[in-house]
Amino acid sequence: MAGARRAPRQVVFEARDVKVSYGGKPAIAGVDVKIYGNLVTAIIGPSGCGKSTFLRSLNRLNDSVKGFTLDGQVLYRGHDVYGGGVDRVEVRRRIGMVFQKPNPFPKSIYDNIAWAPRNLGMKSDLDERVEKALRGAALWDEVKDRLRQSALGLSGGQQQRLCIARAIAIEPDVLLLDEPASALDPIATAAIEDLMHTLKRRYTIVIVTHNMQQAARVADRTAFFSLDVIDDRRVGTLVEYDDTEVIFGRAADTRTRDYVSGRFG
Ligand SMILES: Nc1ncnc2c1ncn2[C@@H]1O[C@H](COP(=O)(O)OP(=O)(O)OP(=O)(O)O)[C@@H](O)[C@H]1O
Repeated sequence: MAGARRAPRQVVFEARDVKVSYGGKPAIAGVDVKIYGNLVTAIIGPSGCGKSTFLRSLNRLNDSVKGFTLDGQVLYRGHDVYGGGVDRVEVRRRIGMVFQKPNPFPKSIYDNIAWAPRNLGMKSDLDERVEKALRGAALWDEVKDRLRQSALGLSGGQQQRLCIARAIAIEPDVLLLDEPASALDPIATAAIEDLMHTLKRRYTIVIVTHNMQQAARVADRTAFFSLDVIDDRRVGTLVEYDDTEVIFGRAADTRTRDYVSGRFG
């Protein structure tokens, strides 16, 4: 089981009675959760229970979705992420995101990593910044001799580590990972999982995964979401949230036990 407990834990995110709807239809409701610093927190649950919806609400990535509304509060280090006057660019700078499908820009490896720092005016020592990010994503040794070649020539696993390097190049505080290894083969998946163990020393990581073994391998804390029927609608709710070893070994809720043992979902 991953990682030892650290005390005292820093609360990085606090969701308070969060409800997210699309076009007036609730996708998740009543979500109360605290996410702690320098841990890996996994979000698991059956398809459609709102894992990605919740993840994307942490850095306002749903804002551009037509009909999206959020009730309740999402606090990031005590600040209301949806409060008036919040700079969305700053939110995204501090809270980076990596998606399921590797999505490098059609540019060189170097320019992929340098893109966000350049845009944010972090132009000094760019070569060092690029190298540091690639080292941080355990990719440097594989690409150091071809930095000027297209990132599209990398393997899928390398592309995903490039996307992680791109995210950490601007030194965020948090990394949100939405099924980061589901499109990768087992070896590339293992590389990403190893990387998470290293990255959590520096970053707070929240990962959505369908793969329960993966959650058990990488996460310190695990949140299990499921679908509840509320007012005749199926809505995602947080069933149980605890240390990963509790969720997978001695969960309190029958629904959690059934899901992690493969009897449901
Ligand atoms: N952009 C959107 N517009 C409208 N409805 C959406 C949108 N995104 C998600 N939903 C709805 O919200 C609910 C939760 O979806 P979400 O993708 O968050 O679940 P998930 O648990 O991540 O699913 P999966 O495991 O299949 O990826 C679903 O009913 C989905 O149809």
